[in-house]
Amino acid sequence: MVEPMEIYRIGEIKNGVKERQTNKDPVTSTSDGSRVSIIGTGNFARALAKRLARNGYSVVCGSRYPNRRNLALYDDTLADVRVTSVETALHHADLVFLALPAPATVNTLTPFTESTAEKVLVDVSNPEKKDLQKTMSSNAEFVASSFPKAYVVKAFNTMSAYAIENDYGSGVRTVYVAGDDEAACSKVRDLTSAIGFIPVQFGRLSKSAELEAMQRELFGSWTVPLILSAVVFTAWLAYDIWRIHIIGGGQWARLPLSTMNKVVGATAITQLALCFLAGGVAGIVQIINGTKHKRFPGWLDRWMKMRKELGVLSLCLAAVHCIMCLAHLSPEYYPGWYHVTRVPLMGANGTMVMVPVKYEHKWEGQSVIGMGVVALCFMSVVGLTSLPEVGSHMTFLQWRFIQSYLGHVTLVATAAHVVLKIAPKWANNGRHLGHKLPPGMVEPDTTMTFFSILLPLFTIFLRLVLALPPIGWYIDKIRAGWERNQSKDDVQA
Ligand SMILES: NC(=O)C1=CN([C@@H]2O[C@H](COP(=O)(O)OP(=O)(O)OC[C@H]3O[C@@H](n4cnc5c(N)ncnc54)[C@H](OP(=O)(O)O)[C@@H]3O)[C@@H](O)[C@H]2O)C=CC1
Ligand SMILES: [Fe+3]
Repeated sequence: MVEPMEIYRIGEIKNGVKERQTNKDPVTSTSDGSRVSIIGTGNFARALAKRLARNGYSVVCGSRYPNRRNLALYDDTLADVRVTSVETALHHADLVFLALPAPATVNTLTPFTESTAEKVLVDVSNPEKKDLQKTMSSNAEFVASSFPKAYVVKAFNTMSAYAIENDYGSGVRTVYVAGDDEAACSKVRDLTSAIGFIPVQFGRLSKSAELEAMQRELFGSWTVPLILSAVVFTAWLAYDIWRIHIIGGGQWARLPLSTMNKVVGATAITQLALCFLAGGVAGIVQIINGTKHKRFPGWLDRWMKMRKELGVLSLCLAAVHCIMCLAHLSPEYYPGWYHVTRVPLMGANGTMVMVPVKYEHKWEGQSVIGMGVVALCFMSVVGLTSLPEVGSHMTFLQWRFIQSYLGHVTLVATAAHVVLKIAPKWANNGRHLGHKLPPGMVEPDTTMTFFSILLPLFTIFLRLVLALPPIGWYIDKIRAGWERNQSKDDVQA
């Protein structure tokens, strides 16, 4: 943390008192690390200026129209921040943030190219693709090529102005830094830590393209899992509408809750199975390769990397399924789950009649609901620990135990919840349709619920095969570093 220092003011009236004006020359260049300049006076510039000022930095904002900008109007903290011309701001500090729209960055600085020499220019921009120069993959590289005497660093672009202004110890605190000059990057990293964020060196300036691209994708790593969810959901919905409402003549009034609830549940379990199937497929690939030191094919690599998103989406869908179930849990919708109890009621002619009512759950209902609750609890623990904010507080052993072992238990519990739901129907074998099939004949189960359980059951089977000896021993050996095609020379070496 930088020591609080004497603050320069420009003589605004604050709390009715004219502030002291500095007699120091504001245009004198300095290597003082507590001076920072920001070019721009917009949302980002104001948020960063506020944070820097709160931490005792002497901040100057460079504007095209310094006389028309009064930052104190936005926030009292900004009363300590002077607005000057761009050139004056460039002279104020060695560390200069470029909080300008990407297309305006180079044009704004070009008239003052000489003043950028030896300065650390921090590009925070998030350009649209159309704003990028044809020959450049990032705005930061364009700035670096335009001002070769400056040290250009890419940083802070993955943080919102809101987070910079309002973060008091929670939320996204990581600031990625990319640049070619280590001393310049180190300066930016030091300042980042001093104002309460966690700097992470992302690589050289060429990695700016990745940092900028991150901000162009609305959902980032969630895009493919979200599309997959939508596709799976649509497929199950189309199948159930066709089977229940179009072919089966089911009531359309039951579509929004009853049918939709089953579809949401089926999508949740499919996503969960896809999440754990990736590890099983990776195991098979490692057995085929005979080593763990070979890169997975691209599709499997991407699949493995989206497991967290698949799991969290599955958890969200499972929670929705649970709420929908509770919303219409009644003998009308789940007749097979309730005992028939006869209760006496006074008839119209004054005589008592025994009326059959259903209000107590049979074991079928109890076990399906109970197992569903267990599965949802486990899934919540696995889903929550997959979030970096939670997982980073755990040891690797704890994290692996929950993600891998408890994760698989969750899949088994979820599958058991579904099997318990459909098993009584199999046991009845046709009786639910009002007829008994001849011995040996099995009523084919064509429900979506039945089809949705096949992938989870296959995933569990695959994981069991890969875990049990001798295949389990073989995989453990590979994962411990053993290689099938290791030559004797390699071993000796
Ligand atoms: N807002 C955010 O949450 C984040 C923004 N960023 C990046 O920070 C940069 C600034 O964003 P933000 O502060 O939101 O933008 P604003 O539009 O709010 O502010 C941009 C500032 O740049 C100055 N400027 C100089 N030349 C021009 C020009 N030709 N057109 C418009 N403005 C110009 C203006 O100051 P003046 O008029 O005083 O000269 C203006 O206030 C952008 O590159 C953005 O991608 C990055 C992460 C988060
Ligand atoms: Fe269910």
